[in-house]
Amino acid sequence: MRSPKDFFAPLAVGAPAPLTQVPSRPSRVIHFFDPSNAKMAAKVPAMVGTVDVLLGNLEDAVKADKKEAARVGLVAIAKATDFGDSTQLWTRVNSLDSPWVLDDLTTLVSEIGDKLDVIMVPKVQGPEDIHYVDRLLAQLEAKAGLTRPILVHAILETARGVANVEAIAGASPRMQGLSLGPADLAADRRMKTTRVGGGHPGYLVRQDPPAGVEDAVNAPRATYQQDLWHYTIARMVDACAMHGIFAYYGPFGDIADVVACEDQFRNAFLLGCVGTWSLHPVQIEIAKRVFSPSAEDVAHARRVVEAMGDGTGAVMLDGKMEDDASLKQCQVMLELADRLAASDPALAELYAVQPASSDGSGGSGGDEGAGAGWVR
Ligand SMILES: CC(C)(COP(=O)(O)OP(=O)(O)OC[C@H]1O[C@@H](n2cnc3c(N)ncnc32)[C@H](O)[C@@H]1OP(=O)(O)O)[C@@H](O)C(=O)NCCC(=O)NCCSC(=O)C[C@H](O)C(=O)O
Ligand SMILES: [Mg+2]
Repeated sequence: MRSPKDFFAPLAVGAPAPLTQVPSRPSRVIHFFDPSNAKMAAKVPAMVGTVDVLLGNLEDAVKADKKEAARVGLVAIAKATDFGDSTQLWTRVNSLDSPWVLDDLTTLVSEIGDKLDVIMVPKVQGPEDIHYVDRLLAQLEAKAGLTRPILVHAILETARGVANVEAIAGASPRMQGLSLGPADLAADRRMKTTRVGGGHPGYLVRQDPPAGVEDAVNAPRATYQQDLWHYTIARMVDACAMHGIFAYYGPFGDIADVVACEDQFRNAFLLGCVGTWSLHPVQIEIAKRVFSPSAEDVAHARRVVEAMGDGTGAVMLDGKMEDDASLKQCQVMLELADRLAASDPALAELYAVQPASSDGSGGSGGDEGAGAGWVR
């Protein structure tokens, strides 16, 4: 373990100084594209401004005989595209034990290091994987004369990675965030789902047998599908919050089931994730909508802030107790809303509501819908 005194020192002579805080640019939707797929790649320039992150994927889902084409394609796209202020460029490199990753890192940092915001590293097992990437990136950045450090994002997709999640999150000042990789993780854990994320009809709880009924065990009983990913996402969120980095859901492979996709994204949002991956254009709007607070939540949060005055004590609002702690919850919502509104004019417009009165009348609480007492 590095001494805390050395933690923010560059790991190579001439490398840019590490950041002491992770930039909190919007990253509700990390849109994956395959740079070796000409049709998909051709769509990328037009997607700038419509997604928070465009991610050139070099790992799984890119055929082995297309790995070099994908790398070369990403370099060409990055050089030819102006990503502006509202869209970041990320990449997912091949896994650290693969024959491609060294060329991925050396090529991308030297050719387009000035354009790359974040490198996603798959199948991270422990802090040692991050330490390796950290030093190598510092050397490559120094060689390329970069002035801004490239950040690192780890995917949790092995049991060992999950067991080491806190150490991974805190392994380097480059750490930007963590994503869930449910497909690889399911395989590594020997889970018995063959789906890419999402629920499973067999993972459920069942209502008790009804009383006083013959053959009660076989009587009709309600069942409730449970979330296979709750434990991992919650652990990931805690590890990220502890280290001041960001948590993301990952892929939802059932592209056609946009309703279940939205449910999975919303669960992650409610648990503390700031964004998710989109694999297909149809998932982009879902992700942007779900990972942006609703106008109702923002309006409610503003009412609580106003009602709480100096921020201490307890008040009643719409029959509910609000105090210092619920104020902090509301501040989380408002900070996110402000951050998103700063780069998304539609959200700025949506959130531009003020309390109609300061006596608590009008409006409604939290998730109960917008109140009539809220005016522009
Ligand atoms: C999933 C797909 C293979 C589906 O592609 P396709 O069959 O072409 O879908 P459509 O016909 O519906 O496409 C309609 C048009 O949209 C374009 N398209 C499709 N996907 C994208 C995209 N991601 N970005 C931009 N444009 C896209 C098509 O070209 C069609 O265009 P047109 O014909 O002109 O109308 C495909 O969507 C896909 O490959 N998506 C990315 C998959 C991916 O990145 N997978 C890796 C991440 S998930 C993972 O790795 C698991 C994880 O690590 C874990 O362990 O859990
Ligand atoms: Mg994976």
